Amino acid sequence: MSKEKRIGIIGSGSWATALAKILTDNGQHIHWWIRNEDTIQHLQQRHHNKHYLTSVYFDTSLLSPDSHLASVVAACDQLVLAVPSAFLEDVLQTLPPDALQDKQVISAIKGLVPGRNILINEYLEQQFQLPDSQYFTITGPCHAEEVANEKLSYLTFSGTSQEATQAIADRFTGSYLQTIVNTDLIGVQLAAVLKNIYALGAGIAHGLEYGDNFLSVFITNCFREMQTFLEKYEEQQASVSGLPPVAHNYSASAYLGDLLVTCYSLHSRNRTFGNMIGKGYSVKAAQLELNMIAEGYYASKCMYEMNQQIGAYMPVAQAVYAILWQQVHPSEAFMALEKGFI
Ligand SMILES: NC(=O)C1=CN([C@@H]2O[C@H](COP(=O)(O)OP(=O)(O)OC[C@H]3O[C@@H](n4cnc5c(N)ncnc54)[C@H](O)[C@@H]3O)[C@@H](O)[C@H]2O)C=CC1
Ligand SMILES: O=C(CO)COP(=O)(O)O
Repeated sequence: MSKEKRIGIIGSGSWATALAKILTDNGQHIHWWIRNEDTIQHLQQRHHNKHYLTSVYFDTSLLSPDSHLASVVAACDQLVLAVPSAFLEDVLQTLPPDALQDKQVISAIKGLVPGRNILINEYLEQQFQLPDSQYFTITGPCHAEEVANEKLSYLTFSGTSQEATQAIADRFTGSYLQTIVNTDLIGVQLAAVLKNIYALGAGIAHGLEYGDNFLSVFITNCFREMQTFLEKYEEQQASVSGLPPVAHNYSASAYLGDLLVTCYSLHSRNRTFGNMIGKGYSVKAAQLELNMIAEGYYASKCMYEMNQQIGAYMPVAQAVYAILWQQVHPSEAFMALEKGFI
């Protein structure tokens, strides 16, 4: 029998903590990169993360927490990336270019790399020569808070090989956690980036006091916009590779399901952030109040810039970008949107 791969989690926010719970509930030992020594000390003494998902208690005999990233990376065969996209470069920059050689990297990040406007696998390939065959993703629909409460949830695992991806998913499958496996590595990542922008928009709509009737039309149009972008994106990729465009299963949970849960759930950071913007908070004030990361804020800028090359018609993403980054008033931007919905 082959030896079980040693797994590590990089990050200690809500999602990293939820993933650590899932793995340790399955009896798996994890190496865990946690930025702050005092968070580690608290975890060891009091058995929980003092900042995020504080109700989750760990069997600390299953944890090797460490604030030295290089030691965690060296100790593991599989690494789960669970830091917000905005901090990824900062966090990984201390590692030498060959640090990920022979590792499987599993990204739980729902974002593009800000400034570079590229997917996480593209960044890892550029910086660490990580081939896509060693890259996997975890997408939703799933909120950390419901994992903390052991509410039945589904995670989608994607990778270039169904078999290797299934082996990773199996580590996470448990009594309250079902897993779905596919080979749609690129589509699920882009869908996750877009749904954060749309959930932020749904929050803005709520803050502006639009009702449920509007919201359902808003989400329907976001779903269509997501497909428009992905189709254009695939056409462009196909024109470069000479291969036929990849088709995506938009009704899969990682697409429609994650869009729905993030737009509707009160757990959503993006929806909460947008709600504050709709109510008139400045971006700075909303960030301070949220005290967590709303990826849609960064994604709206990345996607706006990325779409300069793709050229997809994206009125909703464009409106969210204009509100957050160009100081367009939310009610003005939404009034313009109202007219174009089908
Ligand atoms: N929370 C959730 O339910 C889910 C989150 N995700 C994704 O997981 C990723 C991580 O998000 P969350 O855990 O929700 O974030 P969070 O807002 O809960 O945690 C933020 C994390 O960033 C760290 N941080 C803050 N400033 C930093 C800095 N300057 N450098 C490095 N780290 C810094 C904090 O210590 C903390 O660990 C995101 O891409 C998110 O989209 C995906 C699925 C579900
Ligand atoms: O990705 C998520 C749910 O699947 C989390 O969304 P938020 O970051 O908006 O909380």
